[in-house]
Amino acid sequence: MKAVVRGGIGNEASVSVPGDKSISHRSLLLSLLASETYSVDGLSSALDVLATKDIVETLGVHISQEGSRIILRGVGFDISEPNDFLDVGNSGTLIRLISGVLAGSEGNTFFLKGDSSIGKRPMGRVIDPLTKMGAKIIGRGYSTLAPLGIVGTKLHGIDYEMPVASAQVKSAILFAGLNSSGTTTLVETVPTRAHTEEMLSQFGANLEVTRTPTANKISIEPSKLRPIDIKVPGDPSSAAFFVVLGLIGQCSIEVTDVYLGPQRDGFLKTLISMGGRIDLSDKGNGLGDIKSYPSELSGVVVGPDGTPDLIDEVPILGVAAAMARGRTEFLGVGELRHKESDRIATTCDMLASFGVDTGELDGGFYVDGIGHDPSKGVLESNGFVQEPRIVVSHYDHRIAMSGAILGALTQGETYIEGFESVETSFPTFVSVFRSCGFEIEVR
Ligand SMILES: O=C(O)C1=C[C@@H](OP(=O)(O)O)[C@@H](O)[C@H](O)C1
Ligand SMILES: C=C(OP(=O)(O)O)C(=O)O
Repeated sequence: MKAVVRGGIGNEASVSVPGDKSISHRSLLLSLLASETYSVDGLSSALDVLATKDIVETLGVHISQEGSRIILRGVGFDISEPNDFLDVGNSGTLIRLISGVLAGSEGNTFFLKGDSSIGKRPMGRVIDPLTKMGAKIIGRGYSTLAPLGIVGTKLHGIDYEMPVASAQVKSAILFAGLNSSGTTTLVETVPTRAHTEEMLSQFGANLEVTRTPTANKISIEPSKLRPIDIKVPGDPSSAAFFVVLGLIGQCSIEVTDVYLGPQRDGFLKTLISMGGRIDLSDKGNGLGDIKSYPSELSGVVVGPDGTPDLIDEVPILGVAAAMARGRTEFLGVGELRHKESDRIATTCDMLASFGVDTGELDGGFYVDGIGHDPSKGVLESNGFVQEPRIVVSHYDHRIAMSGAILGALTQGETYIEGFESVETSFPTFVSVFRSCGFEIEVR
């Protein structure tokens, strides 16, 4: 499927985005661990999250809908063995987190598969620590790649220092640790999003987090969970597209009710350091509204520290960098090579299809911005490649949406191939885009 975006002026808008994808996945997976009933309000309807919902239902969880809430009757590790492959679709978060849950399901065997992108993403990072806990997992490529086969067995706790900064790996180990004998302790020297620790604590798990300036130490023991009702806040990774549109376009944009907690706000800090005018109104509990205003941005160096806090937002930050004055360097973002596409290469390609000067660096890339002055019309001033520009998304949702945002501010038409990938994380993208006054047609 292809999207055709026509450059324009847009209008001021106040928009909302789907529920946070990371929190939505975890809200569903917790029903495999907890044995009581709880509700989840505002779950994302992204395809990745629907894959998680389908899988937990297949594994025995009963789910019903009540208005904007779903009610889950948890199975407390009493999982039904499925009679077919479990299909994770395009979701790295799902395949890695659920491996930690299923590894300890004694007597049951599971097969996990996904799409062609999942088949290329590294799975050794979860298989290795889970195997140290006693798990029996195999995969293609000497057990480094999906599809995966998991024979559920008794697990034991381990002490583990994370070799890679990954919330997905951390979460798989914590979920496994909840159902293992003894204590599981892991150390992360680079902090990553803490949704799993926070949600397990809220569910009453016996979990302790010790933070020092150099590392976070997290210990978990087998515990019975006491579910609470969950309200999913708006996804900052989806909000980022419209925050950037407000900064580089000609009209301010507000995104309401977004999760603003630590480890997810790196893109806001970066945009502010580039000179972006952004108002944050804190509504408490890590929730707030973000309003961005047309701004003259300057190039900065992003990373190498703190990159997990903005890792999913790098493609759209690349778009902001394309409009900024001077060079922006993204350093220490080598993890982007292991996402839905090699996002160092595909972000550079997406920008290059507009004529932006960009290139790869060791573990990163640079963007030479055009120095756009927002008081002048964007369309006239950006001097990008003449229409039609063709953006190849590689079926990577974040590349497709980043291309649409840059296309909105560029004279004439931009074609984005593989636009259906947007459903992976942001099924309402097209309607939100239109409500900001821009033209997009999906064929
Ligand atoms: O735990 C999560 O929900 C996620 C963690 C990140 O991946 P890594 O853990 O591989 O860095 C992020 O890129 C992904 O979109 C969601
Ligand atoms: C990397 C992402 O997700 P996942 O790892 O779950 O596929 C993403 O949403 O950008």
